[in-house]
Amino acid sequence: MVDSLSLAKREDSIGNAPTKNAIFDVHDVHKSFAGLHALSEVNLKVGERTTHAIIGPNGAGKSTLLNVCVGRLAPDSGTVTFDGETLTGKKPYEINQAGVARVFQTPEIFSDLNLLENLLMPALSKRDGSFTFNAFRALNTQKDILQKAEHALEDVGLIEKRYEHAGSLSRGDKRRLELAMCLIQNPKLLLLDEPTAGMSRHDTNRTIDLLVRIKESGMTIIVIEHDMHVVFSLADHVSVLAQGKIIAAGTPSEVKGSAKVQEAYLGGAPQ
Ligand SMILES: Nc1ncnc2c1ncn2[C@@H]1O[C@H](COP(=O)(O)OP(=O)(O)OP(=O)(O)O)[C@@H](O)[C@H]1O
Repeated sequence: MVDSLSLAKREDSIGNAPTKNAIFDVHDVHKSFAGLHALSEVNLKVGERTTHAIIGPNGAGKSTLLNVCVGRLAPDSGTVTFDGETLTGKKPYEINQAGVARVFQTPEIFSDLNLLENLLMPALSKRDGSFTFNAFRALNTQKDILQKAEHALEDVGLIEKRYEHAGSLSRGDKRRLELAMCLIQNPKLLLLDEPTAGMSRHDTNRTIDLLVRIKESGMTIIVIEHDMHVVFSLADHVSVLAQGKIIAAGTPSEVKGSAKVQEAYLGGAPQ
């Protein structure tokens, strides 16, 4: 795992203390489904090179918020900006090209391909969202791309399995593979939807270790998570959603001690 490409310290961060400027800004976002207010007046600022957790009880609006952030859902009103660029109204692949990568709860991998081949898909992806299948160009860049793919697999601890079919991996390994598919794109912002859901404690701890290394590389991370052990291990800042509203925000300890948050988890309505 020496000097691997994807988890190498970001060049612009070497020698500098991490900055806390907001790089991701959700401003006054509303989203309804047939009269149900899934998101109301949601405001969120995420500091550059920080890890921001979004927690909340079932049905709070967490997935809706993530889908709005990655362009899968259009908000009824409000804006999402990243690194000075308005993401609202852009297609998911355009948001991806802006430097935002996401890992959803159900891994989106190519089950019939081996792990290296899975990594080649995002690596060969062109800037217009299509794929490079030009054989001559692929030959020229093949060595470099293969090296990057191997580094990304090394980063997530899957290098030994590089020739195995992705479909045969355990659930935890499939999610690590999807993470590698994100890392090979060298994103500036990583969005994770319950990265440890359904994992054993052992796999959860391995994933936490990996995410801590990704965080230390200087990447900005937004993570939706139910497991407070994961939140406490990773997050610098936590926002709590309940019934579509942010009801509390602060450090993990501040949020854990909030009476409002405890009430929301026990079924009380937000104020
Ligand atoms: N496509 C949709 N059509 C209608 N209602 C929806 C749709 N998507 C979400 N909802 C509703 O919006 C609310 C918020 O749902 P959402 O999935 O965002 O919550 P969540 O916090 O991610 O929940 P969970 O933790 O259970 O995944 C819920 O009441 C849900 O039923």
